[in-house]
Amino acid sequence: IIDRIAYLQAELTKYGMAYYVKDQPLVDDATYDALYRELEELEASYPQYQTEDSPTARVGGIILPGFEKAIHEIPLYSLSDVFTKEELFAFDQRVQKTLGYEPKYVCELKIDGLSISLTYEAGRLVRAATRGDGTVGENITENIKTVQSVPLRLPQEIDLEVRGECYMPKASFLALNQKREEEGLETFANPRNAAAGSLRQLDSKITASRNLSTFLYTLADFGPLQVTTQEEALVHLGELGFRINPEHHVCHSIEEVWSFIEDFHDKRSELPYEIDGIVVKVNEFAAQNSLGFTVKAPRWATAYKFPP
Ligand SMILES: COc1nc2nc(N)nc(N)c2nc1C
Repeated sequence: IIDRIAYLQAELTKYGMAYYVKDQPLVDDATYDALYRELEELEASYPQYQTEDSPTARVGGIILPGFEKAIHEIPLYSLSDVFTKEELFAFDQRVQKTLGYEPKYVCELKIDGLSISLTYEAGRLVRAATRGDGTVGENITENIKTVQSVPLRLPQEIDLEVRGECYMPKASFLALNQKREEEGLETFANPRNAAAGSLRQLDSKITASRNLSTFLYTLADFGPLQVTTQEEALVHLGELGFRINPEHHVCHSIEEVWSFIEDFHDKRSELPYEIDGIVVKVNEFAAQNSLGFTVKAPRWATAYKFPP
């Protein structure tokens, strides 16, 4: 029995990863559902074999009295904003002035969701927290465990802290608001508010029903990983099983950054999620270190914001 339970837990985790993280299903829904029901029945009959990172743990069920505070050992900083091409080029001039050369930049989409920080110990998710004021957030671990694209266990037993965005896809947002209207409930103004409302639920079953997803983009504490650029960090995050937004691009000049921005200005209405800008980062971590931070934001990154 335990072999069958362990086999089902591993298989369903693999199928879940393929479906929710890589967006490439390995089996059809009927096959997945049948195996999932078998595992549910076996774990119900043999609860001693239920594990906290079993695929059946994603349904939630904890109702918290409130959220504990979560202290960020490594503070979550915010980004400076630029709104015009001129401001973007001025950002590049400041960077070049400090570095003495034109660095490579990496461009990433700025997802309109909620910042989250995920902490893993020996490869297991031990804490998920909201950004809060950057130093103190809310512990939302039980809710984040119901977000299917968040790995409960990493392929390596390492300590790691990663950061990214939790968001609600446009399609889920429209379906949720339609349902709420039918139920005479107040609708959400936009997917970002819907995601925030869904993550701040004290009943994790409600969070589990909201079809939230994630894109991770920052290795806060690298642990044993050897990475020297942001581009490598994104690739590594993907290899560790995190969902990475595919629209990241290394640019060799600020002109190339600008054409990436123009490109997405038009494309963004076709994306299945909302973005409010493009984040531009100096790619090399060594260069990031020599640029450092202002009081609250990195000097080596900026967010080009699209007009609302
Ligand atoms: C380096 O710091 C950051 N990087 C980011 N990258 C992306 N793609 N989106 C963000 N919202 C973001 N926010 C911050 C503070």
